[in-house]
Amino acid sequence: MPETTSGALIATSSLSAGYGTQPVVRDLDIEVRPGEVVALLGPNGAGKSTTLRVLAGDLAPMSGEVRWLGEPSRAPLHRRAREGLAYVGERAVFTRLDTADNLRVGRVEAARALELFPELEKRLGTGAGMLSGGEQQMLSLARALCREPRLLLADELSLGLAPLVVERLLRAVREAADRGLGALLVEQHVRKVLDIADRVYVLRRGRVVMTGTPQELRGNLDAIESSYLADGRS
Ligand SMILES: Nc1ncnc2c1ncn2[C@@H]1O[C@H](COP(=O)(O)OP(=O)(O)OP(=O)(O)O)[C@@H](O)[C@H]1O
Repeated sequence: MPETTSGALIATSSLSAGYGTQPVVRDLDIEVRPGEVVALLGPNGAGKSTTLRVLAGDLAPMSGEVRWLGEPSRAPLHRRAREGLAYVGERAVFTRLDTADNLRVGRVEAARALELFPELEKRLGTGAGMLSGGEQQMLSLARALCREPRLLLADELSLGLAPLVVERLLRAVREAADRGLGALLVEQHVRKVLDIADRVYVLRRGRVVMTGTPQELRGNLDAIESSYLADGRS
């Protein structure tokens, strides 16, 4: 598998990005290596989704560089997707198709998806729009993981879901990482994601303000969580 000299699947150096002329993220140096789960935390408006979009190739950098599989890259999302990047946004399912057809369209065998999430078996014939939020996210994650990507970028997988479902989704990501996947997760469930993450970046007002392992950051958990209540832009 091609990787950067540092072993990263994806890495940024001095990356700035945003909309119009103003960067909303600045001077980002972040990376994700095979086999690791990395959490990207921070308050609303801190620039987490923007960061994922640039890494995915969905938004061009304003300055700095994204290295994907060892090479500087400006490839768009569809090309990175062909090369093993999976990007899961909020409720990424086709609501008018049933669960089985969502898998078919994603070119995923139902049997493989059911190995990952047996909960979906009784829902194969159900329209994805009728699934619970948790089932929809199991479906999106199954579509992403069953294609065996090298890198998963997931934006708020667990938004609005019950704690047990959140744990279920995060455990599936952890198990895939134990088999070699690199994952970057934007998560509001700070404590739950720290239970499965290898490393963490905390963004505030578009910059990385804290980084380390979950063990290193545990002492700052209250500060991280209370920063979520503050306006990240002000
Ligand atoms: N398409 C867009 N056009 C213009 N500004 C945008 C766009 N998307 C996001 N922004 C702005 O960029 C800033 C960062 O937003 P972003 O969504 O990256 O933050 P976030 O940390 O993911 O926050 P949230 O948790 O609220 O999604 C915000 O000020 C937001 O209003």
